[in-house]
Amino acid sequence: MVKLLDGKKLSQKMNVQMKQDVAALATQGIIPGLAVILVGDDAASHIYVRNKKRRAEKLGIRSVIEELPVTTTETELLQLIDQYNRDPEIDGILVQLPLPAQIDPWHVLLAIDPHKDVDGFSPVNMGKLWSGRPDVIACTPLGIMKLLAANGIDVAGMDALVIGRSTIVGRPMAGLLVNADATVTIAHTKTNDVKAIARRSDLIVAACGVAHFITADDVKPGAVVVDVGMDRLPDGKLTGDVDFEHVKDVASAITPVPGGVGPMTITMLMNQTIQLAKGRAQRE
Ligand SMILES: Nc1nc(=O)c2c([nH]1)NC[C@@H]1CN(c3ccc(C(=O)N[C@@H](CCC(=O)O)C(=O)O)cc3)C=[N+]21
Repeated sequence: MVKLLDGKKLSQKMNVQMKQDVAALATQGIIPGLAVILVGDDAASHIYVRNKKRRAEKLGIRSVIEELPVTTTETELLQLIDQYNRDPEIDGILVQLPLPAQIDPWHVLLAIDPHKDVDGFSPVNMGKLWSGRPDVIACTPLGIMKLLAANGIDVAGMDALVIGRSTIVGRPMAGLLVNADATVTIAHTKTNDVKAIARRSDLIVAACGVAHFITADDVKPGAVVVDVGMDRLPDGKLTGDVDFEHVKDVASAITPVPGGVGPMTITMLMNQTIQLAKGRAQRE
C-alpha cells in the first residue's frame, strides 16, 4: 500500500505549535511581521499571496501585502525593500517570483537583508545551506524535508533525483538532501536521459513544471515520489508533474497535488517568520 504524504494534515498539526509560539511572543510584546511584495498581475501569484495573507491572519502573524504595478522599476522595488530592511517590526521579507523583465531578480536577492530573507533565496543563505550550516532555508524544499521526516522516511544513503535547478526549489532541495546524506543528481532541461536516471532513483523530487512528466514507467517499485508541480490541465484543473493515478501503484510514498507540497510551503513560510521574530525577541 502506498503512503500518502499529506501536507495539509501535517500543516494543521504544525499550526498548533506555531500558535503557541505566537502567543509566547505576544507576552513579550512582539507580533511576527511579514512583508510580501508582489510586482505585476500574474494571476497565480495573486492567489498564492492571498493564501499567505489568510494563513498569517489565522496564526496571529501581521502581514503587509504590497501589490505593485507591472511597470514598477527596479529602483522603486529596491527602495521598498530597503524600507522594510530598516523596519523594526518586519521580521521577514518575501518578494514573489517571477518578476517582470525590467527587474533583475539577482539584484533583488542581493538587496534583501539576509536576516529577513524568509525565503532563504539570498546568496548568503544559499551559501550557508551549501556550506552545511543552514540558517534560513527555502520554504518549499524545507517543507518537503519535514513531510518526509514526519512520515518516517530517512533519505540517508538514498539515490535522489531532483528534476529542476531553480533558486526556489531545485538547488536548495539538492543542498538539503546532500546535508541529509542522500546521493543527489540534479537534472534539468539539458539532461540527456532524465527518465533513465529516474528509473534507478530511490527518491524523485519533480519540479520541472511539465504536467504528468513522471509516469509509472519512470518509477522504480518502492521509490518515494515528491511532486512540486503546479500545472494546469486543458480543462483548467490543477495537477502536478507526476501522473499520480498511475505512479501511486508503483511508489511506496507519494505527495498529492493539491494538498501535498503546496500547503507545506506556506506552513514553512509562517514558521520561519515566527523563528525570525523569536530572534528579534532575543535581541530586544
Ligand atoms: N518568493 C517566492 N516565494 C515563494 O514561496 C513562491 C514564489 N516566490 N513564487 C511562486 C511559488 C509557488 N508557491 C506556492 C505556495 C503555496 C501553494 C499552495 O498552497 N498550493 C495548494 C493549492 C492551491 C490552489 O488550489 O491553487 C496545494 O498545493 O494544495 C502553491 C504554490 C510559492 N512560491
